[in-house]
Amino acid sequence: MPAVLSVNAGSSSIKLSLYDTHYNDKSPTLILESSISNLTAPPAKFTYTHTDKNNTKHNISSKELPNDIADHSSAFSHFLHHLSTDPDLPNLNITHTVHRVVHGGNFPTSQPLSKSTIAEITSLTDLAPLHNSPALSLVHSTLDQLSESLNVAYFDTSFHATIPKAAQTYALSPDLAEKKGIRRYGFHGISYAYILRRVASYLSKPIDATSIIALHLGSGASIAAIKDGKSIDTSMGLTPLEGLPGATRSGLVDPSLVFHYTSKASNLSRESTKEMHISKAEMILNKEAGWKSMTGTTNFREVLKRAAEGDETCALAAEVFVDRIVGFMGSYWVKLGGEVDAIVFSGGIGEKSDELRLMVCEKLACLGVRLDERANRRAAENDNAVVAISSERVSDRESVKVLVCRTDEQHEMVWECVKDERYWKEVGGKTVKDVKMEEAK
Ligand SMILES: Nc1ncnc2c1ncn2[C@@H]1O[C@H](COP(=O)(O)OP(=O)(O)O)[C@@H](O)[C@H]1O
Ligand SMILES: CC(=O)OP(=O)(O)O
Ligand SMILES: [Mg+2]
Repeated sequence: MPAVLSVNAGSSSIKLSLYDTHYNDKSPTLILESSISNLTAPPAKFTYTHTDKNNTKHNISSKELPNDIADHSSAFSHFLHHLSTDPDLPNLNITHTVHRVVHGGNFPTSQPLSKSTIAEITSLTDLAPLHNSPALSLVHSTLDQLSESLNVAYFDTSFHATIPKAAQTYALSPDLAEKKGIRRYGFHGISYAYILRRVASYLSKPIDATSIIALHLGSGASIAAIKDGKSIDTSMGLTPLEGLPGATRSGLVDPSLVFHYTSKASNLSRESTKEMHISKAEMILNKEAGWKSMTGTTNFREVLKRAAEGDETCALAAEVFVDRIVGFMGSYWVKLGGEVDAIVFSGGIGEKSDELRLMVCEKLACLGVRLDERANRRAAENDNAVVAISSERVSDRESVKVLVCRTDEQHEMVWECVKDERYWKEVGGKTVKDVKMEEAK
């Protein structure tokens, strides 16, 4: 069976989806989903679930992995072994593997992976220290272990190429910034593309007439202002550190803070490798900050639970998150001139935490935001990709729609791949796959 494998390397997890599909397929069929989480805090957790033609899940397995599976590449090998010995999937032929690569620099669209594109992505590793290196390790594993497959990289950054110059630019020397590629790139773009597509369809509007403020709130959290289908600003910048705090990330701080926090700020961190050079300061702000550093846990559900039980530090961590979120909401509301079709929550926290959505929306009442508290509490029970949680009955002013969208980066990459003639057609007797496989060797 020909299939496309979609690989999403997060900072501490891998999410994988396998689709039965072909060129120009209008509805790729999901065959299975798998995930390996907790990679940075072993034991890692492995899930593997088949999906049938009616979209019903079965053969669900979930287990803890041995402690020696503590990096992306060993976790991926574990998945591939499971897949190759799956009795329900004999004669599987993975024709394409699509990879989420967080930092794509100036790449405007997806790229087939060859020696030169891999080298270019490797050169961006320092700008996404938690992400590009793990993603590249999976690219190399795929080249080794799925050697017949065409590898294509999809970038979080591409969606944000439309951000106007002023919002892209830091107030620094333009010559130096240009030379070193220092500008605001923005991330979570694959997720925002999926959210935009689903929300436009839900609202029955063309994508290029849909304007939303979308919140992707997971271990890494960001917000995007999307005007008429195009990103006009987002909270992450040169790297995924800027903007909102996250599980282990500080988010926006005064740039000189690190020199007061530690005298060793500019030293190279012990985690630096041949491929990645990360300073002590970057390590602290990326890996030893966020709610893990405030509360001891990376799990935001636990932060909220302890806050409800009276833990003041957890309550403060949640309030800091809400404070930064509403700051961006106000800014983006103005940037969109108040023309907002919907506010959309997504990502692990945005999709699953009705408490967080309520805390944020209470602070947005001045914008006309009113939640339907029952719909908000029950959103997770609904299987639809988009669920409305705003009140329909607002008498005093026009209400703003508030939606929850179950984002799916793996699906978005496959959706883009099957439409892209470059990856399926022959030119001069060779497919791009033949050419790239020769080059990648
Ligand atoms: N019910 C919940 N309430 C609050 N937070 C939750 C809940 N379920 C999951 N989360 C949070 O979602 C995060 C994972 O989000 P996700 O978008 O899947 O992460 P990643 O950034 O790793 O892709 C976890 O760190 C956890 O804190
Ligand atoms: C860009 C980013 O932070 O991604 P994730 O949320 O998957 O860690
Ligand atoms: Mg993610």
